[in-house]
Amino acid sequence: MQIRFTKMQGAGNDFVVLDETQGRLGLSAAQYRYLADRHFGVGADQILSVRPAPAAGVDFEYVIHNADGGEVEQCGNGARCFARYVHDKGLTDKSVIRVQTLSGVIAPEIHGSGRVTVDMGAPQLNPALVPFDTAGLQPQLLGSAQKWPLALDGVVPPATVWIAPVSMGNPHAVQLVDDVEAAPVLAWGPLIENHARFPQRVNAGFMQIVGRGEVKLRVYERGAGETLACGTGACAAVVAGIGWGLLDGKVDVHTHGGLLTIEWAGGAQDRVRMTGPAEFVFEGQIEIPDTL
Ligand SMILES: N[C@@H](CCC[C@H](N)C(=O)O)C(=O)O
Repeated sequence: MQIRFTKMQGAGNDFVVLDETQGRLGLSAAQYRYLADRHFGVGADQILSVRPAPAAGVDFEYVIHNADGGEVEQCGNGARCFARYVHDKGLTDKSVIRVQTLSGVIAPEIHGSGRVTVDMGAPQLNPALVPFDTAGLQPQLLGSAQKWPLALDGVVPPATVWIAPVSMGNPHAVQLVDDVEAAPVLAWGPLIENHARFPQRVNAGFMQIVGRGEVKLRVYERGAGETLACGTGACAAVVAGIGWGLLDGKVDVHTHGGLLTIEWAGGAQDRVRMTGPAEFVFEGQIEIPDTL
């Protein structure tokens, strides 16, 4: 099957964007994996499919597949690229776009500068709803929020990390580190991602506090490995840091791929706002094996 695609990136988190507004392509998990493959396909952390509004009150549906082919609930950097895509391709003339995702409605707003702010909704801090299994665990209190011990099997010497489980529609485990560049992201990331206490797997965030309005962050993403930036990971990290009393309500998050700014007023119902770049890279056409 021949398909046309657009390659985009937001703070270096890269995407293949597919226009399904005129009909579904009907790709299999293996075909999504093929597109994401950096050697045989186009190469991407996630595949974003743009679909027509499924109901009144929203403008589009936005479907996300990780590089491993699995469909997931949310993608923050992708949401900004999605918004630029539908705007710049003339699929809408709105600058605030309401988008249905698997985890609810989000609302990206495109600025004249090309940067995009996304209302990402309220975070979910109830561990059971992240979901994170706390059975038999004793949390510690830091500021007004808990942190939970997570024993990492197979690490020598044995390691326990202290995490905040946070859902931004998708699950995150945020931990504090002294030096993000020295943090064992590639060694511990897969162990946290696949930990038995996270039944839906998890995105593993490693956050270094620089000041009350500035952090450095690396994220080992579920289904994609370490990426240059993770938008929902940045939201989750700032929510955790504010809960722990370490951060103020507006925080610059430095990632390997660029800067994201996250705002949260700190209440359970308060919505998280994320601002960052969204860029076109190239357009193309690819033959995907039908047999996959
Ligand atoms: N890169 C994303 C997150 C994509 C989904 C994530 N890997 C998951 O499995 O939940 C972002 O910018 O938020």
